Amino acid sequence: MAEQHDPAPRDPAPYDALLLLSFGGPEGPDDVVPFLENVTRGRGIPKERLKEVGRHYFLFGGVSPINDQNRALLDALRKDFAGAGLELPVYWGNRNWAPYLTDTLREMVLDGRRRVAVLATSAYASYSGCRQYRENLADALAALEAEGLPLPRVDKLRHYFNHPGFIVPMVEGVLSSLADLPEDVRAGAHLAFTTHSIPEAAADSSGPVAEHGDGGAYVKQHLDVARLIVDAVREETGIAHPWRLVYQSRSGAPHIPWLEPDICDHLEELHGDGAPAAVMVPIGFVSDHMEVLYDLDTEATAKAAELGLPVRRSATVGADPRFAAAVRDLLLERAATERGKVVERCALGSLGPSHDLCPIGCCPARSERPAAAGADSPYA
Ligand SMILES: CC1=C(CCC(=O)O)c2cc3nc(cc4[nH]c(cc5[nH]c(cc1n2)c(C)c5CCC(=O)O)c(CCC(=O)O)c4C)C(CCC(=O)O)=C3C
Ligand SMILES: [Fe+2]
Repeated sequence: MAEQHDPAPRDPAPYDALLLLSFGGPEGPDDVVPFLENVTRGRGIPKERLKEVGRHYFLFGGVSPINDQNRALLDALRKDFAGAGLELPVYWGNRNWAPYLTDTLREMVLDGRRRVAVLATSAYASYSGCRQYRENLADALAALEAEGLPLPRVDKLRHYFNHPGFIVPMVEGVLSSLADLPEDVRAGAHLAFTTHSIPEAAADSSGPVAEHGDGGAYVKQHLDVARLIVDAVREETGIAHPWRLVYQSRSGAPHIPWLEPDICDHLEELHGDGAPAAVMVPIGFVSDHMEVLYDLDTEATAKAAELGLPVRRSATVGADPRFAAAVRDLLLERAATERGKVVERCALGSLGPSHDLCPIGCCPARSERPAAAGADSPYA
């Protein structure tokens, strides 16, 4: 699919590597507490919430599925690149668990890589989904600098929430979840699009303020994705399913407002309103990691069972080959742009392709810290 939109030659220059940058997760029971400490350092998360989230991981043997999912995505990317005749090494580093970003970036520099394209496993704007990853890149560069190593230039590939390689596999997932519902409730099923709740203040200031103004980019981008999926499903089935964007995985102190409603409250409301069934569509996530496995497949699914509401949860893109091809498309697009070429930028929906370089003030942090790969980067 991506190929049709990619008029650029298969030339990755100036890039000499791709870095898959992800969240990381524990790989056994002993990792859980130190992992949670890494994630929440300085973030003001209540102790009770941490205990609760720790319990989610222990329910699954202390293993987050996210690392294996990233290994599968790495394989898919390497296969895709090889199939397209694109010779570019692919590395993997995480924010919160091994392989740590700083270690990977050091390895890359020692391998001679100097110009790195970065794909974050987060498709949307927001502090947590974008700037925080850029802060981690700056921290990693600072660490290498302190070691006297040459610094690579790192460019973060643009947000891909509206790239067909992200949307089309999710449309397919929704269609198969609908098909999996009992026939008598299928046509009336609601689509509950879910994403990570974030503080309202973070949502309001997400994305380039000049472009999005009040409300911010985070919610707008998700609404656009939901509409694209609803429209594509209608085209396929002839049914305009009722839908709503809802939230999950709320954290933080209770007195601070976060995006609502929560998926569980939403299911209750749907049931109260007489909805016959629902499909939960986790558009906010790139793979079936712990938020999907616990908050949707465990907690929300139990809630629906208690209500007697038939539900299904549709697939995330994971290591879908079309997503891997989309990453290649984004990389070649950015490479051509860096070479001074004008290229077609593939994007569906009403928002258009996202920016390459986050402008100053994009997705501001509570306390200012250096962030790489944006207009405010202290690095080249
Ligand atoms: C927007 C967003 C994404 C999507 C973008 C992206 O993918 O990056 C995301 C992804 C993820 N979040 C994850 C795990 C956690 N997130 C936490 C905490 C928080 N997330 C937040 C936001 C997001 N999070 C926020 C605003 C907090 C509050 C603390 C803070 O302001 O920083 C906590 C602490 C405990 C808790 O409070 O829940 C944990 C353990 C995992 C790994 C799952 C696995 O192991 O499989 C993944 C992929
Ligand atoms: Fe999170």
